[in-house]
Amino acid sequence: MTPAARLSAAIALMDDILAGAPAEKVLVRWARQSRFAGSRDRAAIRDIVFDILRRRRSLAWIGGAETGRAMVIAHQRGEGEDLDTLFTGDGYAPDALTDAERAIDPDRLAEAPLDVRLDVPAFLLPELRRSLGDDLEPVLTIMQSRAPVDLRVNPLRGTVSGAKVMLAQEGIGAEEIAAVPGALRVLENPRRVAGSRAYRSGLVELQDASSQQVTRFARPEAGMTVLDYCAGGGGKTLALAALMGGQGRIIAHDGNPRRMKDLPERASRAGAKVELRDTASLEATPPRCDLVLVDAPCSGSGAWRRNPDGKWTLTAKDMEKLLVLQARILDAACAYVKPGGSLTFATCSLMACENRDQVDAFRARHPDFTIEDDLVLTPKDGGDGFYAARMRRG
Ligand SMILES: C[S@@+](CC[C@H](N)C(=O)[O-])C[C@H]1O[C@@H](n2cnc3c(N)ncnc32)[C@H](O)[C@@H]1O
Repeated sequence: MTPAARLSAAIALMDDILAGAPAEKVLVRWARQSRFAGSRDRAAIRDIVFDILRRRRSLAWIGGAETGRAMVIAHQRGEGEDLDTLFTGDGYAPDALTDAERAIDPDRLAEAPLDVRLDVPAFLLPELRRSLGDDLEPVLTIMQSRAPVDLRVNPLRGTVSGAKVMLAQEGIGAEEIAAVPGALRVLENPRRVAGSRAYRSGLVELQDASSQQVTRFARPEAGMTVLDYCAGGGGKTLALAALMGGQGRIIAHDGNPRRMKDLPERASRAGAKVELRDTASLEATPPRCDLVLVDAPCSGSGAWRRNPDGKWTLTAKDMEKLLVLQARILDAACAYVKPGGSLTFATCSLMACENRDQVDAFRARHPDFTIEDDLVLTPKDGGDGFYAARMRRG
């Protein structure tokens, strides 16, 4: 595909997404229907669509309309492209620019309100301001760009230096992240990771550096009985297993057990032993755990760079429901912490209402838990935004 034909595709895809279709579904369907598109075309179009979604409000403001065409023009203008050579109307290229479109100027954004300039839903701005304080603008500005691709080296399968060598043999350049032992940031060819030998053999997992920090923060140790209460796909379950050196008992649970369907295969690739339990089985024979991790469902605001669609689909009603659900999950999960054991509550949220406020309210309901430490990570630290609080049961 020519660069201009890619823009035509991005315009059509953005129109579908703006009409309410989930971005991931729209992209997958388009790839299936567009046999003429090679993997580079698909990747380039995906990048344009996701770049635009991260900046949906500011690009609509610059472009003067919330349409695929206006937003693609605004995006390409910001990239410094010569638009008249791309918008020609020839072949598969988008129609030629009108005079008004030619006059689109990224400097228009200076007149926009703060929530538009920072690309956040207006209803969340007060809570984000309360939570981030002076970091509001720097953090949300970082959120307008792509996230890095990070890996976790699995010590059950090899070493960091061995992983770097194996990745480099397939042209994947990666460097260690100083603040997070065992974490690598991919600097070259991130799209090759999923098909690489290092990944397929379980030596590396795709996992954001902040997620890795949260798992370490929970302080798992060899020989412990550990419950990952909201295990989902098991990213943190496997990280816990690795930090325990494969020694101890790891139980993975999720309110929606289907979320864990790939976990047995992932665990066997990683050389980890994980016991899967649904809620009924957990309640019937409750484990007494040294450590319970609650990686709670949340707004996902700390991971908006990876999932920009989530930023625009979240509603005030969703937020209310999430706060109730997080409290309910904490109340249920804490029953499995044995006296002297620890409970780590984590979210990939930037908002205090889902984080410290949630923990304070939990402690008011459960005075036998005390806060040992908490951790606040924002994209200024390099990875996703995350919060974690480690509590001890008296
Ligand atoms: C943030 S995700 C977990 C991500 C996962 N820990 C990882 O590292 O890949 C939150 C998970 O909580 C689960 N969940 C939702 N309601 C729940 C409940 N009442 N009890 C336990 N898990 C629940 C969701 O199905 C989802 O998989």
